[in-house]
Amino acid sequence: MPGAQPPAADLVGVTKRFTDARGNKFPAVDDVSFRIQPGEVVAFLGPNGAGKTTTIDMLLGLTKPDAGKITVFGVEPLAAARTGKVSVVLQTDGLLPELTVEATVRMVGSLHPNADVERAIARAGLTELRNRKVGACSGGEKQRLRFALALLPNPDFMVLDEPTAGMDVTARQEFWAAVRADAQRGMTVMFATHYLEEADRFADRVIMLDHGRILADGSTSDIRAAVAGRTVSAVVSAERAADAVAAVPGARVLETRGERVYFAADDSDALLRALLNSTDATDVEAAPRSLEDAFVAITQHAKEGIR
Ligand SMILES: Nc1ncnc2c1ncn2[C@@H]1O[C@H](COP(=O)(O)OP(=O)(O)OP(=O)(O)O)[C@@H](O)[C@H]1O
Repeated sequence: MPGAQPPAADLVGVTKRFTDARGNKFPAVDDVSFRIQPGEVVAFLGPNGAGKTTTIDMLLGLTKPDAGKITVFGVEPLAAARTGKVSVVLQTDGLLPELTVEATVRMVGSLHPNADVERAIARAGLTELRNRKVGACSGGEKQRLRFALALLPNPDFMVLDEPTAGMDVTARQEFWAAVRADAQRGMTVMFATHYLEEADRFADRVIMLDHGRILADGSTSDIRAAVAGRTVSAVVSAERAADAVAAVPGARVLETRGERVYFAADDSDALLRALLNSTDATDVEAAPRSLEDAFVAITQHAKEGIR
């Protein structure tokens, strides 16, 4: 469409390889493609080592992919970062403890030609804290300060790498309230997180990553629906569990914790019937799947696919 706005981020077949401790090359990011439209709030969800930070680094132009192509608002990532169209909140420190919150924002603001210091302070919810020394700020408050600094170039796209790691629930909620308010004004947001609950509450869309590959990409409700149903578990011997699984198409054992065996099944009712009628299983339970279960189920499927 002529005149249509380019995507905030467009990744096509992006691969980045590193060398591990044994000297073998491995793909930290493996043929990843996705597109983020302006105004979307996207959670990038995955366990340690999934490839989230590596992808973000490439999106910001800090490293280059070995294969594939990335554009940010239709231009090279580095060009987008240089013009302040994309901005980032990282976890790492680098704040000066002796400066006040306001002085910090003013100092960094002086580096950006069109920075609006007052607006960044207000947008990050720091008005009440402006005279506090950085050294006296809590982890959550410091992170809001980093958010204010990232707002100074007035970006259209904000990337946050595990911005709430180590924060308590209240700090996390305050942080997200500030980000959310900005997203509602049309800013595109992508954040990496380990927390499913955070992805569920604050994102419109979740991209699940593991071992450098995308496992799922959709709205949080889509992802739940993709693994809809219930998790079935029972106290049962491994042998009888195998019998029940063999009798129900699409059923399998997920894991065993102590005496309890956890099952996945396309038809959980059929599995419950098989367990109750044909085995000596006790304490049979069927619980609705949480997003956490969805993640476990999706990563499990992926592992089986690889094997
Ligand atoms: N510079 C590097 N050299 C070698 N290996 C690297 C390098 N950077 C990252 N890796 C490896 O690449 C993989 C992906 O790492 P990455 O930091 O992108 O994961 P992540 O999803 O951000 O994890 P976390 O949640 O722990 O931050 C990991 O196995 C990591 O050890």
